[in-house]
Amino acid sequence: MIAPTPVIDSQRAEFADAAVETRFNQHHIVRRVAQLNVSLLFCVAFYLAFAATDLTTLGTTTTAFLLLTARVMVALLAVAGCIVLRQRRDSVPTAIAVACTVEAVGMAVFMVLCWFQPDATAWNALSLDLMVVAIYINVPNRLVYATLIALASSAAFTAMVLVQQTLGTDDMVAMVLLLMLANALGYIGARRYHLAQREAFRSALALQQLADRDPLTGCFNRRVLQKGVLEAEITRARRYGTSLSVVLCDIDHFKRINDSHGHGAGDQVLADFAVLLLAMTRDAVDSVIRYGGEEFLLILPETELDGAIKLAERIRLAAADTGTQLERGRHVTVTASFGVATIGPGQMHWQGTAADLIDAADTQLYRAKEGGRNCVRGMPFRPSAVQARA
Ligand SMILES: Nc1nc2c(ncn2[C@@H]2O[C@H](COP(=O)(O)OP(=O)(O)OP(=O)(O)O)[C@@H](O)[C@H]2O)c(=O)[nH]1
Repeated sequence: MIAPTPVIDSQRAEFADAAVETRFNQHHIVRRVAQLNVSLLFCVAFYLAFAATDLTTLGTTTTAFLLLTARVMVALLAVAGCIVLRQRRDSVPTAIAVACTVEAVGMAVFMVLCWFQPDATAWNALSLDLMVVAIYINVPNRLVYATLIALASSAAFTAMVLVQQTLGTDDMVAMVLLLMLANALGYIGARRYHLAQREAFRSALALQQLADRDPLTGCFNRRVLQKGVLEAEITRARRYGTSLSVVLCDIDHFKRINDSHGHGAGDQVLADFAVLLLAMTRDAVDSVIRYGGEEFLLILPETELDGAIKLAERIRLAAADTGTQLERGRHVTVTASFGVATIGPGQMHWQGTAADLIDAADTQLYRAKEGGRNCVRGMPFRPSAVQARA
């Protein structure tokens, strides 16, 4: 079925549907981890380079060395983050956890550094402005977490300056305004970036739908077969020793519908038949492919011959029961014929191809048509079965 356009929650700048958001994050994980690594190494360089300011402010005192130790700890944490990312490079939760941990610990240590250098409050406030923007924009993270960490750091710094009373009222007001500006700019920039990325992903999904789906029925088109969907299922069935069935179904005497009711009515019948197929198969497990004009291929992973035949029977009865309501009160009913072929769980060493399996189902469909139509024929796949019709 053609999936509805995913909704983007504009405040959180994420997809409203968690499953789509996960898919989006997974799609970008390689680039996201690479960017995060660069940001962490930047953080290491930044923290260590600014140790020079501790020494100029505090001299070679014990406090200066303690602060240097704190800076080294943050740098080591960031390096540890890079190592974890190397080990779990495909994990979205790990990337988010690393980003949040380094940001939160880095900002907490920054507060300690500032506490011991009250004379440098103005410079530190300027640094914090830049760091806040970096948290929003330069460190890949969820916008909601980046916002929380940036706001909490800004509030903690403001509270500290109030407690230490290191700035006069004018400077204090300017500092708070600049912090608000940094947060606003960072949030707006990051939100625009997050939204633009998701809009691009949504467009790519829509294009993929257009490329992979048949517009009349919403079923997959044959391009999906060419991309190897059946080969992948055969490989999976062989590896795990499970069954795999394919069903070819063809609407009976479909030409007569076109001839007597018109092509538009024929299209409507096809669309209704496809709705039935999509509704009666397992969502996101089975694949329904429009194989030809009025011919459909069902790929049913982990389905034995009996199960596939039962499903085909259910669809056959439902199709004959339902029919299609046409304009001017006309109603047409169609029947369909089904051919089923199955690779059983004991055929792990079977060497056939996807085309062989489809040919076997086609042979069964041919038997169903020969047997009077409106019926199901099926058998376990044997390589010789393909030749049986010839
Ligand atoms: N309306 C419509 N008709 C289509 C479409 N694609 C194929 N057809 C028609 O489907 C008909 C298939 O006819 P046949 O191959 O003779 O098969 P049939 O009439 O179903 O006969 P059996 O399969 O032997 O039961 C042809 O008339 C095609 O023009 C489509 O997208 N829309």
